[in-house]
Amino acid sequence: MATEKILDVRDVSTAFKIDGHFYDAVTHVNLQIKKDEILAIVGESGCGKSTLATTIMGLHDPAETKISGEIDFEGTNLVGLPEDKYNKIRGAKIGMIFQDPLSSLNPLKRVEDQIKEVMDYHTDLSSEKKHARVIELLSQMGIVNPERTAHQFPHELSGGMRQRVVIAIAIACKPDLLIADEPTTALDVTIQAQILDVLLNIQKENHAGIVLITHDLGVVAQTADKVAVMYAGQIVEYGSTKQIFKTPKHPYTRSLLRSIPQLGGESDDLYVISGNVPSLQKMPASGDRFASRIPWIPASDHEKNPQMHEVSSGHLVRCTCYKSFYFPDQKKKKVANELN
Ligand SMILES: Nc1ncnc2c1ncn2[C@@H]1O[C@H](COP(=O)(O)OP(=O)(O)OP(=O)(O)O)[C@@H](O)[C@H]1O
Repeated sequence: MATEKILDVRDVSTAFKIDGHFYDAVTHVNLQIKKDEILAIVGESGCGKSTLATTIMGLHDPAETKISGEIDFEGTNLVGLPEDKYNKIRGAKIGMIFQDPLSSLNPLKRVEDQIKEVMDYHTDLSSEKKHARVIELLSQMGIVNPERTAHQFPHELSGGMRQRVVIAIAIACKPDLLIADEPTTALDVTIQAQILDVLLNIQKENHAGIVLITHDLGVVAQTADKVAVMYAGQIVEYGSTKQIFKTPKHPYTRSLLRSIPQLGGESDDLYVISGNVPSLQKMPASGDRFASRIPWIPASDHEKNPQMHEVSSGHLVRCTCYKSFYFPDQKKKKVANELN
Protein backbone atom coordinates (compact mmCIF):
# COMPACT_ATOMS: atom_id res chain seq x y z
CA MET A 1 0.00 0.00 0.00
CA ALA A 2 1.45 3.36 -1.03
CA THR A 3 0.84 5.09 2.31
CA GLU A 4 1.94 2.25 4.61
CA LYS A 5 4.16 3.52 7.43
CA ILE A 6 7.24 1.35 7.82
CA LEU A 7 9.38 3.29 10.25
CA ASP A 8 8.31 5.47 13.13
CA VAL A 9 11.17 6.96 15.16
CA ARG A 10 9.75 8.34 18.39
CA ASP A 11 11.70 10.54 20.76
CA VAL A 12 14.99 8.76 20.06
CA SER A 13 18.21 9.87 21.73
CA THR A 14 21.63 8.26 21.35
CA ALA A 15 24.43 9.07 23.78
CA PHE A 16 28.06 7.98 23.56
CA LYS A 17 30.29 7.29 26.55
CA ILE A 18 33.24 9.66 26.53
CA ASP A 19 35.65 9.69 29.51
CA GLY A 20 33.11 7.84 31.62
CA HIS A 21 30.17 10.18 30.86
CA PHE A 22 27.38 9.84 28.32
CA TYR A 23 26.83 12.69 25.84
CA ASP A 24 23.95 12.94 23.36
CA ALA A 25 24.84 12.76 19.66
CA VAL A 26 21.15 12.47 18.75
CA THR A 27 18.57 14.23 20.92
CA HIS A 28 14.82 13.45 20.97
CA VAL A 29 14.42 12.76 17.26
CA ASN A 30 11.01 12.03 15.75
CA LEU A 31 10.48 11.00 12.15
CA GLN A 32 8.40 8.65 10.05
CA ILE A 33 8.86 7.01 6.69
CA LYS A 34 6.33 5.32 4.45
CA LYS A 35 6.74 2.84 1.63
CA ASP A 36 7.62 4.51 -1.69
CA GLU A 37 8.96 7.57 0.12
CA ILE A 38 12.43 9.10 0.16
CA LEU A 39 13.26 11.01 3.32
CA ALA A 40 16.48 13.01 3.16
CA ILE A 41 18.37 13.84 6.33
CA VAL A 42 20.64 16.82 5.81
CA GLY A 43 23.07 18.79 7.92
CA GLU A 44 26.77 19.55 8.27
CA SER A 45 29.32 16.99 9.32
CA GLY A 46 28.94 16.09 13.00
CA CYS A 47 25.20 16.83 13.26
CA GLY A 48 24.34 13.23 14.13
CA LYS A 49 23.02 11.93 10.79
CA SER A 50 25.14 8.77 10.72
CA THR A 51 24.54 8.14 14.41
CA LEU A 52 20.81 8.21 13.77
CA ALA A 53 21.23 5.74 10.88
CA THR A 54 23.40 3.35 12.86
CA THR A 55 20.97 3.63 15.79
CA ILE A 56 18.14 2.46 13.51
CA MET A 57 20.38 -0.35 12.24
CA GLY A 58 21.30 -1.37 15.80
CA LEU A 59 25.05 -1.06 15.18
CA HIS A 60 26.11 0.41 18.51
CA ASP A 61 27.91 -1.31 21.36
CA PRO A 62 25.44 -1.23 24.30
CA ALA A 63 28.30 -0.83 26.78
CA GLU A 64 29.43 2.40 25.14
CA THR A 65 26.08 3.78 23.96
CA LYS A 66 22.76 4.66 25.59
CA ILE A 67 19.71 4.66 23.34
CA SER A 68 16.27 5.80 24.49
CA GLY A 69 12.90 6.25 22.78
CA GLU A 70 11.20 3.89 20.36
CA ILE A 71 12.05 2.84 16.82
CA ASP A 72 8.95 1.15 15.50
CA PHE A 73 9.83 -0.83 12.37
CA GLU A 74 6.76 -2.56 10.95
CA GLY A 75 5.34 -3.06 14.44
CA THR A 76 8.59 -4.15 16.17
CA ASN A 77 10.41 -1.82 18.55
CA LEU A 78 14.09 -1.99 17.56
CA VAL A 79 15.39 -0.26 20.68
CA GLY A 80 16.77 -2.96 22.95
CA LEU A 81 15.93 -5.73 20.47
CA PRO A 82 18.07 -8.84 21.13
CA GLU A 83 20.89 -9.34 18.61
CA ASP A 84 19.50 -12.61 17.17
CA LYS A 85 16.21 -10.87 16.33
CA TYR A 86 18.02 -7.82 14.92
CA ASN A 87 20.08 -10.10 12.68
CA LYS A 88 16.88 -11.36 11.06
CA ILE A 89 15.83 -7.79 10.22
CA ARG A 90 19.19 -6.31 9.18
CA GLY A 91 20.02 -7.19 5.60
CA ALA A 92 16.62 -8.79 5.04
CA LYS A 93 14.10 -6.08 5.88
CA ILE A 94 16.41 -3.10 6.33
CA GLY A 95 19.35 -2.61 3.97
CA MET A 96 22.13 -0.12 4.48
CA ILE A 97 24.47 1.53 1.99
CA PHE A 98 27.56 3.17 3.43
CA GLN A 99 29.56 6.07 2.04
CA ASP A 100 32.74 4.27 1.11
CA PRO A 101 32.09 1.26 -1.14
CA LEU A 102 35.63 -0.07 -0.83
CA SER A 103 35.48 -0.46 2.94
CA SER A 104 32.00 -2.03 2.71
CA LEU A 105 33.25 -4.82 0.44
CA ASN A 106 35.49 -7.75 1.26
CA PRO A 107 38.60 -7.41 -0.95
CA LEU A 108 39.17 -11.17 -0.95
CA LYS A 109 35.78 -12.28 -2.22
CA ARG A 110 34.30 -12.20 -5.70
CA VAL A 111 31.26 -9.96 -6.21
CA GLU A 112 28.92 -12.94 -6.68
CA ASP A 113 29.93 -14.52 -3.37
CA GLN A 114 29.46 -11.24 -1.50
CA ILE A 115 25.94 -10.79 -2.87
CA LYS A 116 25.11 -14.45 -2.23
CA GLU A 117 26.29 -14.19 1.38
CA VAL A 118 23.29 -12.09 2.42
CA MET A 119 20.94 -14.50 0.62
CA ASP A 120 22.66 -17.48 2.30
CA TYR A 121 21.84 -15.92 5.66
CA HIS A 122 18.29 -14.80 5.02
CA THR A 123 16.85 -17.16 2.37
CA ASP A 124 16.81 -20.84 1.51
CA LEU A 125 17.09 -20.26 -2.25
CA SER A 126 18.95 -22.90 -4.26
CA SER A 127 22.40 -22.10 -5.59
CA GLU A 128 21.00 -21.67 -9.16
CA LYS A 129 18.29 -19.30 -7.95
CA LYS A 130 20.84 -17.27 -6.00
CA HIS A 131 23.04 -17.03 -9.08
CA ALA A 132 20.05 -15.91 -11.15
CA ARG A 133 19.24 -13.29 -8.50
CA VAL A 134 22.85 -12.02 -8.52
CA ILE A 135 22.67 -11.52 -12.28
CA GLU A 136 19.23 -9.91 -12.01
CA LEU A 137 20.47 -7.52 -9.31
CA LEU A 138 23.61 -6.52 -11.20
CA SER A 139 21.49 -5.86 -14.32
CA GLN A 140 19.07 -3.80 -12.24
CA MET A 141 22.09 -1.77 -11.12
CA GLY A 142 22.73 -0.89 -14.77
CA ILE A 143 25.79 -3.15 -15.09
CA VAL A 144 26.06 -4.14 -18.76
CA ASN A 145 27.98 -7.39 -18.38
CA PRO A 146 26.65 -8.82 -15.08
CA GLU A 147 28.18 -12.31 -15.55
CA ARG A 148 31.64 -10.80 -15.88
CA THR A 149 31.20 -8.40 -12.94
CA ALA A 150 29.87 -11.24 -10.78
CA HIS A 151 33.24 -13.00 -11.14
CA GLN A 152 35.38 -9.97 -10.42
CA PHE A 153 37.01 -8.84 -7.18
CA PRO A 154 36.28 -5.34 -5.77
CA HIS A 155 39.74 -4.00 -6.71
CA GLU A 156 39.00 -4.75 -10.37
CA LEU A 157 36.00 -2.39 -10.36
CA SER A 158 35.69 1.39 -10.58
CA GLY A 159 34.27 3.37 -7.62
CA GLY A 160 30.86 3.69 -9.29
CA MET A 161 30.74 -0.06 -10.06
CA ARG A 162 31.68 -0.90 -6.48
CA GLN A 163 28.90 1.30 -5.15
CA ARG A 164 26.45 -0.50 -7.48
CA VAL A 165 27.61 -3.79 -5.97
CA VAL A 166 27.13 -2.40 -2.44
CA ILE A 167 23.60 -1.34 -3.39
CA ALA A 168 22.94 -4.77 -4.93
CA ILE A 169 23.94 -6.40 -1.62
CA ALA A 170 21.73 -3.99 0.33
CA ILE A 171 18.65 -4.75 -1.79
CA ALA A 172 19.33 -8.47 -2.48
CA CYS A 173 16.57 -9.56 -0.09
CA LYS A 174 14.18 -6.77 -1.17
CA PRO A 175 14.20 -4.82 2.08
CA ASP A 176 11.25 -2.57 2.89
CA LEU A 177 13.60 0.11 4.17
CA LEU A 178 16.90 1.22 2.70
CA ILE A 179 19.23 3.53 4.59
CA ALA A 180 21.77 5.21 2.33
CA ASP A 181 24.46 7.14 4.22
CA GLU A 182 26.16 9.55 1.81
CA PRO A 183 25.94 7.00 -1.02
CA THR A 184 27.40 9.33 -3.64
CA THR A 185 29.88 11.44 -1.66
CA ALA A 186 32.93 9.33 -2.53
CA LEU A 187 32.09 9.35 -6.25
CA ASP A 188 32.70 11.89 -8.98
CA VAL A 189 29.82 14.01 -10.23
CA THR A 190 28.76 12.03 -13.33
CA ILE A 191 28.84 8.75 -11.42
CA GLN A 192 26.87 10.38 -8.57
CA ALA A 193 24.02 11.09 -10.99
CA GLN A 194 24.02 7.47 -12.21
CA ILE A 195 23.95 6.10 -8.66
CA LEU A 196 21.05 8.39 -7.77
CA ASP A 197 19.19 7.09 -10.82
CA VAL A 198 19.83 3.54 -9.60
CA LEU A 199 18.38 4.42 -6.19
CA LEU A 200 15.31 6.04 -7.74
CA ASN A 201 14.74 2.98 -9.95
CA ILE A 202 15.02 0.66 -6.95
CA GLN A 203 12.42 2.71 -5.14
CA LYS A 204 10.06 2.45 -8.13
CA GLU A 205 10.58 -1.29 -8.55
CA ASN A 206 10.78 -2.44 -4.92
CA HIS A 207 8.49 0.19 -3.33
CA ALA A 208 10.97 0.53 -0.48
CA GLY A 209 11.15 3.52 1.82
CA ILE A 210 14.55 5.19 1.57
CA VAL A 211 16.35 7.26 4.19
CA LEU A 212 18.93 9.25 2.28
CA ILE A 213 21.62 10.88 4.38
CA THR A 214 23.54 13.59 2.62
CA HIS A 215 25.02 17.04 3.00
CA ASP A 216 24.39 17.67 -0.70
CA LEU A 217 21.23 19.77 -1.07
CA GLY A 218 21.34 19.37 -4.85
CA VAL A 219 20.90 15.62 -4.39
CA VAL A 220 18.03 16.24 -1.98
CA ALA A 221 16.22 18.55 -4.40
CA GLN A 222 16.47 15.91 -7.15
CA THR A 223 15.38 12.89 -5.17
CA ALA A 224 13.65 13.40 -1.82
CA ASP A 225 9.95 13.61 -0.99
CA LYS A 226 10.56 14.84 2.54
CA VAL A 227 13.49 16.46 4.30
CA ALA A 228 14.65 16.47 7.92
CA VAL A 229 17.27 19.14 8.63
CA MET A 230 19.51 18.10 11.51
CA TYR A 231 21.65 20.38 13.59
CA ALA A 232 23.71 19.36 16.64
CA GLY A 233 21.75 16.16 17.18
CA GLN A 234 18.28 17.67 16.80
CA ILE A 235 15.90 17.91 13.89
CA VAL A 236 15.42 21.66 13.47
CA GLU A 237 13.11 21.58 10.45
CA TYR A 238 11.00 18.88 8.82
CA GLY A 239 8.72 19.08 5.82
CA SER A 240 8.15 18.21 2.19
CA THR A 241 11.04 18.94 -0.17
CA LYS A 242 8.96 21.78 -1.62
CA GLN A 243 8.31 23.30 1.82
CA ILE A 244 12.00 23.12 2.76
CA PHE A 245 13.30 24.57 -0.51
CA LYS A 246 10.55 27.12 -1.24
CA THR A 247 9.69 28.32 2.27
CA PRO A 248 12.61 27.39 4.56
CA LYS A 249 12.10 28.81 8.04
CA HIS A 250 14.80 27.82 10.51
CA PRO A 251 17.92 30.02 10.33
CA TYR A 252 20.03 26.85 9.91
CA THR A 253 18.03 25.64 6.90
CA ARG A 254 18.15 29.10 5.39
CA SER A 255 21.90 29.29 5.99
CA LEU A 256 22.48 25.87 4.38
CA LEU A 257 20.42 26.84 1.35
CA ARG A 258 22.20 30.15 1.02
CA SER A 259 25.58 28.44 1.14
CA ILE A 260 24.94 26.78 -2.24
CA PRO A 261 24.81 29.20 -5.17
CA GLN A 262 22.12 27.76 -7.41
CA LEU A 263 19.42 27.01 -4.86
CA GLY A 264 19.55 29.76 -2.22
CA GLY A 265 17.13 32.43 -3.32
CA GLU A 266 17.90 35.14 -0.78
CA SER A 267 21.03 36.65 -2.33
CA ASP A 268 23.56 36.18 -5.13
CA ASP A 269 26.42 36.08 -2.60
CA LEU A 270 27.69 32.73 -1.38
CA TYR A 271 27.12 32.50 2.35
CA VAL A 272 29.53 30.88 4.79
CA ILE A 273 28.08 29.68 8.09
CA SER A 274 30.59 30.91 10.66
CA GLY A 275 31.75 28.68 13.50
CA ASN A 276 31.33 24.93 13.88
CA VAL A 277 28.88 22.32 15.05
CA PRO A 278 29.59 21.99 18.81
CA SER A 279 31.30 18.81 19.99
CA LEU A 280 29.20 16.48 22.14
CA GLN A 281 30.83 17.66 25.38
CA LYS A 282 30.24 21.32 24.47
CA MET A 283 26.59 21.00 23.44
CA PRO A 284 24.55 23.84 25.01
CA ALA A 285 22.35 22.43 27.78
CA SER A 286 19.41 24.67 26.84
CA GLY A 287 18.36 27.24 24.25
CA ASP A 288 18.63 27.12 20.46
CA ARG A 289 21.77 25.14 19.65
CA PHE A 290 22.31 27.19 16.47
CA ALA A 291 22.14 30.55 18.32
CA SER A 292 25.92 30.94 18.73
CA ARG A 293 26.35 30.82 14.94
CA ILE A 294 23.93 33.69 14.35
CA PRO A 295 25.16 36.05 17.10
CA TRP A 296 23.47 39.11 15.57
CA ILE A 297 20.07 37.68 16.51
CA PRO A 298 19.23 38.81 20.09
CA ALA A 299 18.98 36.08 22.74
CA SER A 300 15.41 37.20 23.47
CA ASP A 301 14.37 36.02 19.97
CA HIS A 302 15.25 32.40 20.86
CA GLU A 303 13.09 30.06 22.91
CA LYS A 304 14.64 28.86 26.17
CA ASN A 305 13.53 25.32 25.45
CA PRO A 306 13.01 25.28 21.67
CA GLN A 307 10.11 23.13 20.50
CA MET A 308 8.92 22.02 17.07
CA HIS A 309 6.13 24.29 15.78
CA GLU A 310 3.87 23.36 12.88
CA VAL A 311 4.01 26.35 10.53
CA SER A 312 1.89 24.72 7.82
CA SER A 313 0.53 21.21 7.31
CA GLY A 314 3.44 18.79 7.87
CA HIS A 315 6.03 21.59 8.03
CA LEU A 316 7.69 21.74 11.46
CA VAL A 317 10.30 24.20 12.72
CA ARG A 318 12.20 24.21 16.00
CA CYS A 319 12.24 27.54 17.87
CA THR A 320 10.27 30.67 17.01
CA CYS A 321 13.48 32.62 16.21
CA TYR A 322 12.73 32.06 12.51
CA LYS A 323 10.07 34.77 12.77
CA SER A 324 12.59 37.59 13.16
CA PHE A 325 15.66 36.00 11.52
CA TYR A 326 17.58 37.91 8.86
CA PHE A 327 21.09 37.68 7.38
CA PRO A 328 23.48 40.53 8.31
CA ASP A 329 23.65 41.86 4.72
CA GLN A 330 19.85 41.95 4.53
CA LYS A 331 19.78 44.27 7.54
CA LYS A 332 22.36 46.56 5.88
CA LYS A 333 20.27 46.66 2.69
CA LYS A 334 17.13 47.36 4.71
CA VAL A 335 18.81 50.27 6.53
CA ALA A 336 20.26 51.64 3.23
CA ASN A 337 16.82 51.54 1.63
CA GLU A 338 15.31 53.36 4.58
CA LEU A 339 18.00 56.08 4.40
CA ASN A 340 17.51 56.65 0.63
N1 LIG B 1 31.36 6.18 18.64
C1 LIG B 1 31.38 7.47 18.97
N2 LIG B 1 31.86 7.88 20.16
C2 LIG B 1 31.88 9.18 20.53
N3 LIG B 1 31.42 10.17 19.76
C3 LIG B 1 30.93 9.84 18.54
C4 LIG B 1 30.89 8.48 18.08
N4 LIG B 1 30.35 8.47 16.83
C5 LIG B 1 30.06 9.75 16.53
N5 LIG B 1 30.42 10.59 17.54
C6 LIG B 1 30.22 12.04 17.61
O1 LIG B 1 28.82 12.25 17.44
C7 LIG B 1 28.59 13.44 16.69
C8 LIG B 1 27.73 13.10 15.49
O2 LIG B 1 28.52 12.33 14.58
P1 LIG B 1 27.90 11.70 13.25
O3 LIG B 1 28.98 10.92 12.58
O4 LIG B 1 26.64 11.00 13.59
O5 LIG B 1 27.56 13.02 12.42
P2 LIG B 1 27.21 13.15 10.87
O6 LIG B 1 26.23 14.26 10.79
O7 LIG B 1 26.80 11.85 10.33
O8 LIG B 1 28.60 13.58 10.26
P3 LIG B 1 29.30 13.09 8.89
O9 LIG B 1 28.50 13.74 7.80
O10 LIG B 1 30.69 13.61 9.01
O11 LIG B 1 29.22 11.59 8.88
C9 LIG B 1 29.95 14.00 16.34
O12 LIG B 1 30.27 14.99 17.30
C10 LIG B 1 30.87 12.80 16.47
O13 LIG B 1 32.18 13.20 16.81
